Formats: sequence, structure tokens, C-alpha cells
Amino acid sequence: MSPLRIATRESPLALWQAEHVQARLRAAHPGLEVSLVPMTTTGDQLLSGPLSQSGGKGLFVKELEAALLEGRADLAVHSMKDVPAQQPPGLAVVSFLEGEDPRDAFVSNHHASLASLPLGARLGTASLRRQVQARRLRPDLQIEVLRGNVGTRLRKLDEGRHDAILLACAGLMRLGLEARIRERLDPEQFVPAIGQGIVGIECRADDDRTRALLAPLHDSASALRLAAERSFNARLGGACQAPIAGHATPLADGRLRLVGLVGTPDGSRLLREEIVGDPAQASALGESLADRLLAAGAREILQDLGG
Ligand SMILES: NCc1[nH]cc(CCC(=O)O)c1CC(=O)O
Repeated sequence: MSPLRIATRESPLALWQAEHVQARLRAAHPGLEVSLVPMTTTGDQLLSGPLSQSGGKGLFVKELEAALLEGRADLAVHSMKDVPAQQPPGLAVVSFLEGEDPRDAFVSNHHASLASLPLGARLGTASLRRQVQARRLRPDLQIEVLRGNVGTRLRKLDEGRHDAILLACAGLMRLGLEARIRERLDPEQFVPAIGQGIVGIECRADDDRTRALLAPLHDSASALRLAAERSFNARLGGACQAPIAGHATPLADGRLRLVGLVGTPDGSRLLREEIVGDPAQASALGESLADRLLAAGAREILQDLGG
């Protein structure tokens, strides 16, 4: 059997995720050779270069997808949060691993929570989704742009450039940095990003061998969550410049609940809706929620942004 090649970004978090998938594949298929093909993406280069006004999520996955399409790798491991709503022709995201904590993390060396930050404190985050939700809870804060890999962001916090920063719990936990989390933000008040905390695996849609090898890694609860959240995002128009959040959770009675948020980039308008329904119709649920938000004003917001 030829070795299975995993395309991955070179950031510590991406490497952790790729090595995790490598270990899972080896465990599921003893004797299978699994290798890593690390590569730098345009998104990674921009992290250290000039600030691009959100060049689109696709920047972190495009090079990995090119490697798949050109046959230089067989699968790509992604944080689903960074994966756009639609894949290029010929590729498919076929497996989702079991989800890690989907919540956002409040990280600070001197303060215990977002609510207890002193008046006018400096909060670092680059994500529009986090900016607008933080501003709504704490309009007094000075929200500052913070970019880079998880390690870079923590270093900037430790250097005193910010009083606190916001990151995903999942990334910190994977990197063994869980102790840095001071507060896990309530997903009702602070809606997580679509796919946050879930690792997904993409391959060529017609590559039956890779798909069969990946099957034992697939988690159906994550797949449900993603189906609802990603169809919500796709219906809203995918990679636009508006802050968007979406988070699905299974209810005790077996139904699926989906919360969605769309706003203007400056947070002056923030629309939130929720829906509960049959998990077997997860994609339709996401689309219905998007339609509700579009009717409630998201259409104007997205049109104004040219989305
Ligand atoms: N945008 C970078 C990114 N992509 C995925 C994660 C965290 C891990 C995950 O959501 O699965 C992070 C870091 C962060 O937001 O703190």
C-alpha cells in the first residue's frame, strides 16, 4: 500500500492537528504508512506581513487544496473554522473529528473575566466576530487588532501590549495551554465561530481509498453540528466581510438547536436568531435560520457590504 500523505500548515496548532490525525490513522490501520507534507499558506505569510482587511478565510486552505488537486498529498487537515462554505470542484470535506470545546476563551494575566476588566481596558482580537460581541458586552473597552499564531498572540499579551485577549478554547487545549484560560465565554452571550473546535479532513472527492481509510475517524455529532452551521453560513453568502457567528448544540430531547448572529463590521447593528428542529434536517435548519436573519435585516447589511 502506498503511504497516505497529509498536507498541513506549519503553525504549531496545525501541526498538532495533522499529527493527531496521523496517529489516529495509524491506530485505526496498523501498518499503514502516514506522512506529513508541511506547507506555508498565503494566510500564514500575511500573518507576519502587512495587515490585510480579512482577505478571506480561504487563504489558509488554498495551498493545501492545490496540493490535493495536483496529487502532491492525499488529505488535508483543517480547523473547520478556517474552511470556507464551499470547496473547489473535485474536493470534499469528508470526515470531522470529535469536537473540542467550541467556546471562546478570555485570556489575561491580571484579570479573571471579561466582565471584571477595568473600564477602558485594552482587549486584543483580530476577529470581527469577537470584536462586535465584545463591544456589545463591554462598550467601554479599547478593542485592538491582534494577529498571528496562538503563540504570537500570547507573547503580545505577556509583553503587556494588551490587558486581555480572546482566543478559541480548543486551540489552547490542543497546545497544552489550557491553564491560560481564565474564563470560558458563555456561548449564549458570545456565539462561537462556525466550526470552532472541530477538525475536518478534506480529500479528493473521487479518492475512494482515502475516504475508506478516514471512515473510522468520523464523528457523527460533529458532522451534524457542521451541517447546520455550514449551511447557515453558505446561505448567508459565505466569505463576506460581515461578522457572522453560528453555533449548533444537541438538546436533551434529541432535537438540534442553532443560534446565529450577523452584524455590521462596526457592530452598530447585531442581529441574533435561533431555531430548534430535527437533526435529520440539519442543513435545512441552517438555511431556515439564515432566511430568518436575512428577512430581519441581514439582507441589507450584506448588500451594503457588497456581499
Ligand atoms: N483563526 C485561527 C484559528 N483557527 C482555529 C483556531 C482554534 C481551533 C479551532 O477552532 O478548532 C484558531 C485559533 C484561535 O481562534 O484562537
